[in-house]
Amino acid sequence: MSTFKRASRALRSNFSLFSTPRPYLSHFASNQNASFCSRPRQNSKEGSTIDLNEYPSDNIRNFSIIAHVDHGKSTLADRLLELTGTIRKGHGQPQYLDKLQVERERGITVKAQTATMFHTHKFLDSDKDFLLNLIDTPGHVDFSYEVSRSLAACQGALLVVDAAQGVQAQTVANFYLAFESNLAIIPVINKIDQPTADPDRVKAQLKSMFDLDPSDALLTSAKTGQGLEQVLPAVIERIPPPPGKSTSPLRMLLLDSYYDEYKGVICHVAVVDGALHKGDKISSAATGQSYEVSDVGILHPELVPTGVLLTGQVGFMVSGMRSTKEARIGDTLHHTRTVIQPLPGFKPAKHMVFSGLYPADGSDFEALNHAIERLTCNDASVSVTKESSTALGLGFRCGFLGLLHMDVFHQRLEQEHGAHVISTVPTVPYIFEYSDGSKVEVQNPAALPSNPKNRLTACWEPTVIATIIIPSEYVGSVITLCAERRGEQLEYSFVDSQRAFMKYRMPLREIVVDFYNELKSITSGYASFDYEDSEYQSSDLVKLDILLNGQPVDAMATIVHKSKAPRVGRELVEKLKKFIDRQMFEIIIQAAIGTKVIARETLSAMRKNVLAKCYGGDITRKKKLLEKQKEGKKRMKRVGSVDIPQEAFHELLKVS
Ligand SMILES: Nc1nc2c(ncn2[C@@H]2O[C@H](COP(=O)(O)OP(=O)(O)OP(=O)(O)O)[C@@H](O)[C@H]2O)c(=O)[nH]1
Repeated sequence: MSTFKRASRALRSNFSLFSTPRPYLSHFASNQNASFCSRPRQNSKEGSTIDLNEYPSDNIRNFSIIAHVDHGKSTLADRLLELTGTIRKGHGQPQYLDKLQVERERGITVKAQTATMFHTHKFLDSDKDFLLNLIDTPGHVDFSYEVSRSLAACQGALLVVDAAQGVQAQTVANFYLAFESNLAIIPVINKIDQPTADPDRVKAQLKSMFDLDPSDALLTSAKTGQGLEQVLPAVIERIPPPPGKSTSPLRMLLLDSYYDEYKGVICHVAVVDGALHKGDKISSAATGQSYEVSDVGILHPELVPTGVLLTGQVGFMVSGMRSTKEARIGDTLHHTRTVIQPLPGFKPAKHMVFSGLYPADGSDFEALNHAIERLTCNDASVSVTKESSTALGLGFRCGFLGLLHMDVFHQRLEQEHGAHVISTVPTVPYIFEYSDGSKVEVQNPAALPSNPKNRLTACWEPTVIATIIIPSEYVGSVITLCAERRGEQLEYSFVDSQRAFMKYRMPLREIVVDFYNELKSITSGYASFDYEDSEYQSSDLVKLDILLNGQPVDAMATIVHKSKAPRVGRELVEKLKKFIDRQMFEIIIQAAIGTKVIARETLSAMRKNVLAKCYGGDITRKKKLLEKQKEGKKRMKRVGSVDIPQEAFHELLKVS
């Protein structure tokens, strides 16, 4: 039996996902002839007319939408917002909740977004008004931290699965996140309008992999609107209301925070017990700091002040916090002078990849510092420490949740703050032990101390448990790829007759550099992949230096497995040869382990003469070309006497 089936069965023996009758449905279930009917309220509620006292906990449902990348979460969220009149139909902005420019350009969700909706659900002849909090979550593995945070504020989840692609790796990961959080799970088979949709096959997968009852699955098309009318009734009927006590002292969970130019720090909170009013004095359980609440309200989906948030409600709060550093994600906030038991909170975000960020132009260090400070106000999952490099000058070492997260952070620095940065080869946190018994965690290969008297005696590298789902015909090539990447197979089973499921333990370093792209390319894009972090394993690691005319370039140093060093060294010097322009003198590019050179290339001398093709005497054209060359030079980094263009640093990121 596969691990996920075993885990599923074990967990199910403790509690049931869909055991009926569900207690919160007792008032519906008591009448077998009850007819259910849901309809949107005529209009979205305006701030002035919202009275949250109309929504006791029984009339609140908090749910997330979770799925594999691109299975249609954000599109489904759009349709639900339209259906409830929260946003106008045909608002002309698809994936409404994906607000960041980078989310829109890449078509991915990076930040979980909450939206409060109002919906009337008809039972027999009486209408009941419900307040529904929907949290749209990211699908990509790097942002699964956002998913687990969102689930903490929910009692249920819509597990969206593409009707053609079926269950994929992040479907499995997200299912377990929701299942282990004891949430009611509603399977939604989406994209049934596609010609290749096969909902029956997906139902069978949901049954065999997660033991979900096929008759519980909703069939929808978020594109055409087919089947969407069943979604909100299912949310109301199958997801329990929040369990908190309105009579208990206030306890609220801090879910997220960001900085707004005009309002200051805005916190997203879930009120677990009690109520929060504007003007209340609150304290943080983590820091003991006290604040006065100056504004409170719901996300509808814009900020709508309501003056109060009651038990079970999710919304925002402004309280005079000066920086987002004061707003600790997962903290419990309570009324000052009440004694409470803090909520469990979340595990802190784990940084999987580290990279150096340097200003493209050394004189822009302060500007980059400012840009990073501003951006980390809205993305607290990045760690930042100052560092300096002989090659690149002053810069920062940043920790990210993964490579996509790192890429998104760069893009946001450029787009939102106009910063031009050079990033160094991403590395993972290794542990080294020295002959004197001391152990150090190394996040920057250049910082690996090399004291001949104090030899390295042991090294460890972080590993992950990778889940891969692929069509069966690609099994052979995927096994070869995982073996090349030093993977150890832990499980091999089948999702159904056409698709295989594999679990591998792999060194984190092997997957952060281009693994997913390669996996996609050898499986014609059909592979899906997810990972969770695992323990450290002992490993044979070496530091690989890059030398230009005999001088080591600290920003290009990397740590690799000994068996891979010759190939990686060769690839690095070949790449550099391609990307460094010829200069007035010969440049020798070398890769070395300690004093032993393992790869070498020579770039012969020649100055790039930008005026070479500029015959005749047009001085303005000549000036223009020289100006352009000067601009280009600004984006170069000088190491000793060698100019290295930014692209050379970028290209090195791709060598595995
Ligand atoms: N044919 C069809 N396409 C759909 C449907 N729902 C979503 N799509 C398309 O699928 C693509 C991905 O949709 P999104 O809503 O961005 O998916 P997502 O799961 O939110 O993606 P991430 O946030 O990146 O994880 C978009 O091009 C949508 O237009 C559907 O029901 N039918």
